[in-house]
Amino acid sequence: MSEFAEGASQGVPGPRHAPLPPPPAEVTAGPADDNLTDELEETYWSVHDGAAASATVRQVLAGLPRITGLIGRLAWRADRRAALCVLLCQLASAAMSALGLIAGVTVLQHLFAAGPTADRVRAALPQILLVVGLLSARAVLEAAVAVAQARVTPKIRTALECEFLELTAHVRLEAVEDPDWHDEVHRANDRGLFYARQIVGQVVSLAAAALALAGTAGVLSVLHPALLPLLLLSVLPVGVAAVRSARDRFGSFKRWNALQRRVRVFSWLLLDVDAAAELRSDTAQDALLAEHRRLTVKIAEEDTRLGVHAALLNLAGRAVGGLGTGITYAALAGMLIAGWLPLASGAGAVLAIQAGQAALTRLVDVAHLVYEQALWVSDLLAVQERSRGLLPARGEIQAPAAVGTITLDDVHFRYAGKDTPALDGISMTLTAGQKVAFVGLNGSGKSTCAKVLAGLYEPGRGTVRWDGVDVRDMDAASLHRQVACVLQEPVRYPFSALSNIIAGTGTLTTADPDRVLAAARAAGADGVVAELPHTWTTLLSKRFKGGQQLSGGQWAKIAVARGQYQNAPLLLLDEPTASMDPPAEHAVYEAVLRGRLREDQITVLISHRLASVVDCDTIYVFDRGRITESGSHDALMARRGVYADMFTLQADGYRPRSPRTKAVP
Ligand SMILES: Nc1ncnc2c1ncn2[C@@H]1O[C@H](COP(=O)(O)OP(=O)(O)OP(=O)(O)O)[C@@H](O)[C@H]1O
Repeated sequence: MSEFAEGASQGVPGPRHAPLPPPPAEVTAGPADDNLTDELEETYWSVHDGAAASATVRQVLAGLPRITGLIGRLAWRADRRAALCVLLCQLASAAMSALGLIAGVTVLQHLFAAGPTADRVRAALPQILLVVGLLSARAVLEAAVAVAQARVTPKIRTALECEFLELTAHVRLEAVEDPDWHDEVHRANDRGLFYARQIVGQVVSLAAAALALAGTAGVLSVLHPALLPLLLLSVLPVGVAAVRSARDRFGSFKRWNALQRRVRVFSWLLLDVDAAAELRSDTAQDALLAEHRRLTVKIAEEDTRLGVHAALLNLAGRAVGGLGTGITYAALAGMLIAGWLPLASGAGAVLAIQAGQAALTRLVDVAHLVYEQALWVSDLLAVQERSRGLLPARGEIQAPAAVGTITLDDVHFRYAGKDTPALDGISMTLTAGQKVAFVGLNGSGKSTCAKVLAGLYEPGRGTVRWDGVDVRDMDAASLHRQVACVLQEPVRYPFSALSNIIAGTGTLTTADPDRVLAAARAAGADGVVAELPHTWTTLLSKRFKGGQQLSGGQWAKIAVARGQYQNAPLLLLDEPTASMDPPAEHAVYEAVLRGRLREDQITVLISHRLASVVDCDTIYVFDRGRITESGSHDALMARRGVYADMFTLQADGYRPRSPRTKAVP
C-alpha cells in the first residue's frame, strides 16, 4: 500500500498517520534527576566497562593464564631481549625478596641469641650486610624490569597499531559499510589500542605480586610447615575484602562513565564548529549550559558518594583483614609458647605474613584490572583476525597500466540487507579514449556501477573484464592503482594543496611538478591554488596554524585535479561537483573532457546536470539498476525517451521566462 494518501485539499498527497496531539508544555533536555544513567544505551565503546565488577573470582582467575600468555607472546614478538629481561629480572627480584626475608630471620636469630648485645650485633653483621645486598640487588633488578618494560611496551603498541590500521585500511569496502563493523573497528581503535599499552605494565605487576606471594609462602614453609595454613588464614579475609572493593570500584566506574558521556553530549554541541553559527543565532547556548551544569553537579555528587563509599568499604575490609591478622597472631603466639617455633622465626613469620597480605591485595586489584583490560585487547585481536578474512583478493595478475577495453557482462550487485538489487544485469563495453556518462534518477545504480568498475565492489553475478581478464583474478591493490576515482564528497585531506593533489599516487611528499600543474589546470584547480597565501604548500585545514578553509566547489576542483594527476587508464568522476554552481560544474567537466592528460584514458562522468555530459561519446541512462537507454546525446534526443525528457525539463529550467507585467502601484 502506498505510504501516502491523497490529501484532502487539491489532490496534494499527504502523509497517512493518526492525528498528532499537542506536545507537553515542559520537557527535559536530558534524563530526569533520579534516572541519569539508566536510560543510556550501551555504546559500542563501553561494552566491557565494569565487566570485572560482574565477573566471578573463578572467571577472573581462569582468565589470567590466557591473558599472561597472550601478553607474553605479544612482548616476545615485539622485542625478545626486552621480554626475556622482564621475565628473568622479575623472577630474580622475587627470589631476592624471599632470600632477603630468610636472611632477615637469621639476623633476628643472632639478635635474639644469649650473650652481650655488642657480640650479638657483631655476629649478626654479615647477615645484615647480606640483607642490604639482597635488597639493593632487588632494587637494581626492579629498575631493570622497568627499563625493559619501557622498551617493550611502546613496541607492542606500535606493532599492534600499525598492524591494526594496515589490516583495517585494506578491508573490502562492503565490509567497511557494515555498521557493526564500524562499531567493532572504532572500539578496537579507541579502547583496544589504549589498553594494549596499559596491560603490559599490569601483567608485570600481576606477576610481581604473584611471585611475592609465592615467595612468602616459600619462606614460611622453610620457617615451619605449620605456618602455611596460618598464612592462608590471614590472607583469605584480606582477599575477600580486596575482591569486594575491586568490584565496587569497577561498578562505580561504569556509572560515573555513563554520566560523563551525558556531559560530553553537551560539551560536544557547545564546542562543535559546525553547530557554532546556529547555536549563536538560536541563542541556544544558555539552555545547553544549564543542562551541562545540572549534569556536572550530579557528577560531583556521584564523586563524593563514591569517595565516601570507598572509604567505608576500605574500613570494613581492614576490619575483616584485621580480624584475620588477630587470629593469625594469636595462633603464632600459641606456637611460640608451645615451643614449636623459636622467637626469631616468629618475628620473621610476622614480617612474611604482612608482606603476603600486601601482595595478595595487590594481586586481587591488578587481576581485576587485567581481566577487564584483556577483554578490550582480545577485542582488538579479534578485529585484526576478522580483517584478515575481509581483505580483497590478491590475485596473481597485475592490472595493466593501459587498457584497450573494459567489459561489464550481466553484472548484478545487491547491498547487504537490501531486498532489491542495486545493479540488475548491467552490460557495457568501454574502449580506450572513450568519454562516457552515467545519468539517471537518484538511487538508479550509477554510483554502484562506478564502484564495481573501480573494483571497490565485487559483482554478485556477472563479470568485469579488462582486456578479457576477469578482475577477480587480478591483485585488487594493483587494480585500484589503475583507477582514479573522484567520488561524491571527496576527501579533504588536512595537508598542503600539493599533497592533496598527489595523494592518489600513494605519496604525500613526492610530486612530479609538471604533471601536478597540468592536472591542476585540467581540473580548473590552478586558480584555487594561485589564490592561496603559500600557493602549493598552503595547509588546507583550519585546524592547523596558517591553515586555509576552502569552499565546497574549490575542494571539488582539488579532488578532480587529484584524479587527473593519477594519470590512470580509467578515470571515474561521480558528481564531485555537486556542491558547485552549474557554470562551475560545467567548467570542470569541460576541462576534464577537453584537457585530458592521456588520450587513451576512459573517462566516466556521473552527473545530474545533463548539460555537462552532452559531449560524451556514450551516455548510459540508468533506471532501477538497469540500463534503459544508451547512445550519444544527439541519438538519445532523437529517440525522445527518458533522457530526452530529462534534458528538456532541465533546459526549460534555465530558459529565461517572459518578463512579468509590472504591477501598477
Ligand atoms: N552503501 C550502501 N548500502 C546499502 N544500500 C546502498 C548503498 N549505497 C547505495 N545503496 C542503494 O543502492 C541503490 C543504488 O544506489 P546508487 O548510489 O548506486 O544510486 P545513484 O544512481 O548513484 O544515486 P544518486 O544519484 O542519488 O547518487 C539505491 O537503492 C541505494 O539506496
